[in-house]
Amino acid sequence: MATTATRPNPHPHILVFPYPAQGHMLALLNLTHQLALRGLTITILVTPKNLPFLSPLLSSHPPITPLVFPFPSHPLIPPGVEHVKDLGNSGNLPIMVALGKLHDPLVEWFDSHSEPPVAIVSDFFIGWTQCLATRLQIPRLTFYSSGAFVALKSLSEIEFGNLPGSPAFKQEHLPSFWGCFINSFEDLEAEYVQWLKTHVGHNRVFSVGPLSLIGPDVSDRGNSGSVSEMNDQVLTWLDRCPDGSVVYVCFGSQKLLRKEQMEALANGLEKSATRFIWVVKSGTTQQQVEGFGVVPYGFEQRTAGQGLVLNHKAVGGFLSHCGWNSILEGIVSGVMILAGPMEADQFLNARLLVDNIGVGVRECEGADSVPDSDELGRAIAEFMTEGGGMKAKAKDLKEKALAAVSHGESSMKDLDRFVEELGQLGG
Ligand SMILES: O=c1ccn([C@@H]2O[C@H](COP(=O)(O)OP(=O)(O)O[C@H]3O[C@H](CO)[C@@H](O)[C@H](O)[C@H]3O)[C@@H](O)[C@H]2O)c(=O)[nH]1
Repeated sequence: MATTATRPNPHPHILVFPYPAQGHMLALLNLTHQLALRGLTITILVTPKNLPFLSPLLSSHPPITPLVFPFPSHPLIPPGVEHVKDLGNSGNLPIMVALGKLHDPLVEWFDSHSEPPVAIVSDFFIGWTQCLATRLQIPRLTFYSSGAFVALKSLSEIEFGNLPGSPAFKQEHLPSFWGCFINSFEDLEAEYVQWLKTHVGHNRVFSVGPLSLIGPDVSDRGNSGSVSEMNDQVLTWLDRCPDGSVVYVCFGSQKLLRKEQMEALANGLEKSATRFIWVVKSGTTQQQVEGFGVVPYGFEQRTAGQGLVLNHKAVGGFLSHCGWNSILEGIVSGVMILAGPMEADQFLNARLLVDNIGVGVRECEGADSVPDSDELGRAIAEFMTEGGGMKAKAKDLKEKALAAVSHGESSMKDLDRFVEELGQLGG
């Protein structure tokens, strides 16, 4: 009897849909680069203001097709704003809702395409693409710009905020949950990844990080033609500092610290008598204190290597809000982390680093907490002079992170495994 087996397709077409926030988008673009290297045909959906973020990817892979839809209007989003960085984290909900209006234009686009995508890879903040994929009868892969912990939580219940009545479902009650990517690596979260696979009932959980190491644009100081004057100044200053003597301070791309928090932090840094680099989001009070002082948020962005400063041998510690990208960048630089989680997944991330792995200490926590500057000063000074155990663990974890993305190792294997599974879909 003749069988009609689907022939594996070596270049399956996928639609990638990133969420427009710093901590989400860059990681998914790095993943897209890896998928393009493995021969997938890729369409990537953005709105006009976010198109420039694709430049490094598109110049590395001219066959990738950008699909540009106008940003749908929303009463809480000023015209011309299409990215969370321009609104702060209160902008997340309106942006998610606005993007939901792309559902119908996307269905039309799929219907009119001669060879439409056979799968959608979309950020976990764009939950409605699960419904879209179900309607189109293709799989959707969720991209978690965070670790397995967060994926576990969000898979336990999935909300569709922009559908009438904002329904929430248990993952196992949803059709066509096919798989997910997490920006993590085996040695960091092996047990949680295993748990996740057991929870979803299959192996299509792909740990493909740290994605900051495997993007299209890994420039270093050797090709720093476009490095801004600010970067040059910072790096020149770092070159003059003793090894491991500088603490790098950054609270991510979304959170604006309040005036009292800024003051407590500035005083604490001053009292610690430790050299520091403090990245602040513009719009906040900038205080120049001892050390190199403050630099505007985004000063690193013009250099593709996001860990440029963290990787400098003068930097020994990282005072961080524990956003997932920040801690991964800290890990791959082998620095110890002084944890100040404020919101979202940051408490879980801090627990992983401090309690499970032992590469950090907890300093303060909570979105509104104002640290005591004397205590903070003492904590920073002690943390930076910490020798032995924690430092060695941080170096060890760095080696494991670098190994995960080496040829044939765990994250690379998971990328290959995904492409193989996708090829089986045909189309
Ligand atoms: O001057 C700077 C300073 C930092 N960065 C980069 O900005 C990113 C910040 O990302 P992250 O550390 O994840 O923080 P948030 O921007 O706050 O990220 C949001 O998204 C993350 C991923 O889902 C969550 O883990 C966080 O809790 C959430 O706040 C990192 O890649 C930094 O290298 C720059 O590009 N320029």
